[in-house]
Amino acid sequence: MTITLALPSKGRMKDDALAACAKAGLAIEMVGNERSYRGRVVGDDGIDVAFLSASEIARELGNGGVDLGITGEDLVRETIPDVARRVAIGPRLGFGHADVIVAVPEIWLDVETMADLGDVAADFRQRHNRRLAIATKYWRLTRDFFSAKHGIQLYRIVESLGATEGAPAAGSADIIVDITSTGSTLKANHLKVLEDGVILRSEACLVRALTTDPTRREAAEALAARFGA
Ligand SMILES: Nc1ncnc2c1ncn2[C@@H]1O[C@H](COP(=O)(O)OP(=O)(O)OP(=O)(O)O)[C@@H](O)[C@H]1O
Ligand SMILES: O=P(O)(O)OC[C@H]1O[C@H](OP(=O)(O)OP(=O)(O)O)[C@H](O)[C@@H]1O
Repeated sequence: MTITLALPSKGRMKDDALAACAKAGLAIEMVGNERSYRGRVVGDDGIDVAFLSASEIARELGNGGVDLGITGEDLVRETIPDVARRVAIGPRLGFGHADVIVAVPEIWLDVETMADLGDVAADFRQRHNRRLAIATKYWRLTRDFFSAKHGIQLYRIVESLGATEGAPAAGSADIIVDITSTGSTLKANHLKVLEDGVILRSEACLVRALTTDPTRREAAEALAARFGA
């Protein structure tokens, strides 16, 4: 039996993920040429390495297509329904830090908290004859935060797959839920984070798919332990 470890194939997490593996004592090498998306762990035939995008890693962990993966906690929580039953998240790996936040236009001077935003959402239909529109690619995190955590039901999600911070100025949404690290994109777009508007403080994590197969589970737990799980 082999287990599969998924690592980011590109993007901001790739090099740090390989460094985290090296720190865990795993030397990863490509199988075939540099453009191949398969790898192996030197000296350990029980582990296959699959190079996927960070978001694909989250999806594959959710459907059991890979046993372990390194990816952002935000992608894992957004992509996988009933996440606690499907995967074990952690340890946190100390890179890929980003916060998923609720931001509103700076000129909304009387809106500083989620409670203020709830009041705005409630009044919105009467004032503007439509629901408050939230631009985001984080549908699940937004619904959980607004509806379940803050009891705000009167809103509409507008799917945004890029340049989300531009949506309020462009008129396609009123507010946003997106990721921020330095805050400079928010600032450039005259948006402010609500005081209690941090939905998730995300970073790269080692994530393990939960399985009922005892042999698989033991092998995956042993590998996770090398990362400090
Ligand atoms: N400044 C940032 N902007 C966006 N994501 C960031 C930032 N800093 C860290 N991250 C994290 O990086 C991850 C996304 O990485 P990346 O964009 O490489 O992956 P991806 O979504 O799979 O890529 P793609 O959209 O190109 O398929 C997320 O977990 C996110 O939290
Ligand atoms: O708080 P900041 O440091 O300004 O970073 C936040 C921005 O960075 C990311 O976009 P990026 O340009 O990396 O592209 P992506 O959305 O395709 O990942 C993210 O979507 C934000 O727009």
